[in-house]
Amino acid sequence: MQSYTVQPAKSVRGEISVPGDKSISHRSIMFGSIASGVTKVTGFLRGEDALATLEAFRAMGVQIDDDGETVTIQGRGLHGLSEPTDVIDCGNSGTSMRLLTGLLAGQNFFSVLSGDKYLRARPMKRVVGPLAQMGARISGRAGGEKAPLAIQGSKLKGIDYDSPVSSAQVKSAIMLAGLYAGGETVVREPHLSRDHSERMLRAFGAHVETFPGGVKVRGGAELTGRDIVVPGDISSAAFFMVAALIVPGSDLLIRGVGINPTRTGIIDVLKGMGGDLELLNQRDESGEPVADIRVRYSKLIAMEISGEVVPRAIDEFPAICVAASLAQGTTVVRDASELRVKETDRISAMADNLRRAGVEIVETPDGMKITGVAALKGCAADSFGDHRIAMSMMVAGLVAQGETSVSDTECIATSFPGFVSLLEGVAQR
Ligand SMILES: O=C(O)C1=C[C@@H](OP(=O)(O)O)[C@@H](O)[C@H](O)C1
Ligand SMILES: C=C(OP(=O)(O)O)C(=O)O
Repeated sequence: MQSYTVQPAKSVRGEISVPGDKSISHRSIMFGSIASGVTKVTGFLRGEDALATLEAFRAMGVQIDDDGETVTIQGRGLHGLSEPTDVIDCGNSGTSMRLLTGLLAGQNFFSVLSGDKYLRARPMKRVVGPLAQMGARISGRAGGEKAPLAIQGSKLKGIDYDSPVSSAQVKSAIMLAGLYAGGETVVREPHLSRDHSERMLRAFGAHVETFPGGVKVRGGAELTGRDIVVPGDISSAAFFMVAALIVPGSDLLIRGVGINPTRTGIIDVLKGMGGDLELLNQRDESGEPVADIRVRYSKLIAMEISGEVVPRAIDEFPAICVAASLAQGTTVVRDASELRVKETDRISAMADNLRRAGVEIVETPDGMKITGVAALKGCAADSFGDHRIAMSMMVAGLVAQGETSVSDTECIATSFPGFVSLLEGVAQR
């Protein structure tokens, strides 16, 4: 297993861009594959998760070519996928597995989805349950709660589903099944989760209508292939935002980051903590807002993080925990029990690691209380096989006294290939 040792930095400076958005990359392959005509994607994230989705559609007969610049998908139309002859391996990717479950439920063939040990431990009933209400025939371990999932495609009918969780994966899985279902499919959620499926499906010509509290999809509409420019992933940029905020003397420009309002919880939180973040050169690319983000070192103060901002910052909590560890006062996180069912339990993983770095942390069922310290201690941190934990602890290492080793860092490649060299490139020593 690969580990990495981070040395403290004097400052974080320079101009960078981060790889393409993971959520948008997954969706570009899925929607391009079931559209008619060609879809060309630039800025595609060549991380393991999005590549698992790409390979899944190749296994269902879709021609997808990547010349290193552009990914070109020869769409096969709504009913043009063919039965995969082997188990589809979703690797570590919850997005691949949950969205594919929805999409495959309405096909006229059989398929099986599996993944690595982390993904096979994650909850799947949240999609299997509502899909069964639509008439889907899906079985899995623990009564359909755990992968592998076996999906016998069948005729679906629209439902009106009130989701107990604010989850874009649940919402998107039901919307994708809704494309194949008779009538209308409605999904409601407590707070708005990322809306990339809504935006992109509409751009492909699907009948998608959003309303306060939910989204409605009409089945049967043919999608049409189109060109997609994937913006930089704000979830990847988050590690650099936090790095620049906590290392004294830092000034960093991150170019071309997606700032869809359903994803900018991290900016709201860091600004709420007193962070100096500026959005420059705001523009629109393929129906998604984009900006350059300038971040300068700031003295941070604790805050309470709860409610509607939580789903808008869900993947950024490990990085937020690092910022909170250096903020003055006690940061309280609530309404974030979803963190316990990610690649690992991110509440306990960050509490464990930051305690090793000398921070006082109290875990609660749906969050944590983090009391900031003047300086972190270098320590032996554990990624627990989770990319976001690994990257967060490497960022923490930039301000620790002494060196910080992070175990099992291969997992970073799931979402952010090139992270280590990008971080080392801006860390001044
Ligand atoms: O739809 C998506 O692309 C994603 C949704 C989120 O998961 P949940 O829907 O489980 O919150 C997020 O954590 C994941 O990284 C990507
Ligand atoms: C939770 C994540 O992804 P997924 O659910 O797709 O595995 C993530 O990238 O932080």
